[in-house]
Amino acid sequence: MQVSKLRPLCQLTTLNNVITRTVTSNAIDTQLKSWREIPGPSLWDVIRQSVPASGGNRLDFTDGLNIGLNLYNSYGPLVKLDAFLGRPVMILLYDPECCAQILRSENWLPIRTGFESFNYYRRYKRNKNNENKSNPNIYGLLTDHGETWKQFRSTVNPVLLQPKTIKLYTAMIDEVAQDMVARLKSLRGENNVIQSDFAMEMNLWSLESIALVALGRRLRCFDSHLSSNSPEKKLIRLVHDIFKTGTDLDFNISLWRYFPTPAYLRAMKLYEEQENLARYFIDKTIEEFAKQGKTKLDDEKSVLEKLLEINKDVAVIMATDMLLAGVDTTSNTMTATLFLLAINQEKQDKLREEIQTIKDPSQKRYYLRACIKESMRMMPVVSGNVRETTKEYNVLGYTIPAGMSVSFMHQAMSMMDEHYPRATEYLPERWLVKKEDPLYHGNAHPFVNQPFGFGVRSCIGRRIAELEMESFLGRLIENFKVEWFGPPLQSRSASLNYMIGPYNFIFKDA
Ligand code: HEM
Repeated sequence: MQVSKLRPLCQLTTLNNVITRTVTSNAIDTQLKSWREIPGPSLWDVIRQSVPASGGNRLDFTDGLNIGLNLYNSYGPLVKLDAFLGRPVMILLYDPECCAQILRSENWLPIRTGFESFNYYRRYKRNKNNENKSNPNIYGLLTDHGETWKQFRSTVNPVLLQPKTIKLYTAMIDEVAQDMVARLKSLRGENNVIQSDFAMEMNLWSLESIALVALGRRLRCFDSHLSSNSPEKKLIRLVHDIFKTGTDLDFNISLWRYFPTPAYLRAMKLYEEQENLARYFIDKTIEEFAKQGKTKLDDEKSVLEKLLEINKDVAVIMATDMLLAGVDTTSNTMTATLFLLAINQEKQDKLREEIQTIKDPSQKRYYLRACIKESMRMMPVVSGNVRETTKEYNVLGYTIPAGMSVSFMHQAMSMMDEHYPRATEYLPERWLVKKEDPLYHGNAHPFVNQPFGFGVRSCIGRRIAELEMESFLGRLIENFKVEWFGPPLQSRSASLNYMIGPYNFIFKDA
């Protein structure tokens, strides 16, 4: 495959970049090809193959992994996808060393594209209806770039990445996990299958968990007596609607970039309502803090208390970002992990054995962690990281100019045997075995698998997500023997990899 032939060129660039980081020398430029010549399907190919009437093998553009692997097999480690209806040209990269080169070089003020409609709301709409007189120059982590992003990130990093602060949530997050297990028990029918919408149930668990951190309170998502007009129910509905509308606008073909479509108008309203509700809940929590009237030591302060000490606008914007980024990510990862454990019963038994030996969720359970890591390798919720280049690169013989969207194809690379032996097998052991073992995960290039992203822009919710998922998976496997029937779980790729039904889980008592 082209990878091995072209890698030396990429490495040559790495050496050059020690000095300039971009390729400017004419001698090298004359040998390089333009990015326009990068191989890839033409727009016509894409349209033709996505239309059923065209006959032949229809490509399913929602099947991210297969499409990613097919493109690699057809065109090699560097692929160009043409621009289409407001979506820019996208360069797909499958060579881990070249991924490392760009990601490391872009690690000063990295630009990550995406969340376009949300970005538009925060930049151009939010300030027009700014009844709360909030600081209009705070845009948050998901949508901002440059110096203002850096300032916000450095302000919130010490709060959200501090292990001591996150540890404070261990018991509360575990309580949510136990409540969810009790709920699932009550939702089982005679055949031990969950009778309600499983995806929605998983979202309720993840929303209840992240709300604890973002809003400082239980939302009572599991409470069937909660009135449908209550602010809690409204927020639950909003988070759900935002995912749907936001994905339609940002990922699917939509004309909102040219004129205000009904979906665009709906999305702007949803974003505004979500921010107002986050502010409402945070105000209620502030009132409760005031009633308690306790002075706490720094070590005892929650994430929200620490963010409020910075200022309320930072707390509100960070809360809305957490509610957006922290629901579908953890819920889909949990669904994928449960599926992989259900079809690999011997791994599930081994995990249960560990959980029965180490009951305390605050203790390290290595096999449990490995089960989640292995599921994020095979069925990650984010299939690849993205950067918009801020400089010119020489990659595998082509120049990639500044301002180009490059997608690092982590999921596709992670499913190749050349990086992870027996890549299609669910083997949590690969994360635990010693160096001498051929399965040892450290034999793979570190930029093959990056489920939480890279560098200063990597996931700020990682520690919270890990705590939530470890706690919930532990309680699930302690209580249930999870089985699966019928065809494998399907996923649909959009802004995230969504696990889609039917969810053929059987939850027997363990
Ligand atoms: C399984 C769970 C999760 C996965 C796999 C995940 C993955 C990611 C990835 C890949 C990125 C982009 C990193 C990059 O561009 O280098 C990201 C960014 C982000 N994530 Fe997560 N995430 C998860 C859960 C969460 C949770 C629970 C929160 C809530 C606190 C969260 C908040 C964020 C935020 C705010 C960003 C933007 C950071 C920035 O640009 O500075 N994520 N996440």
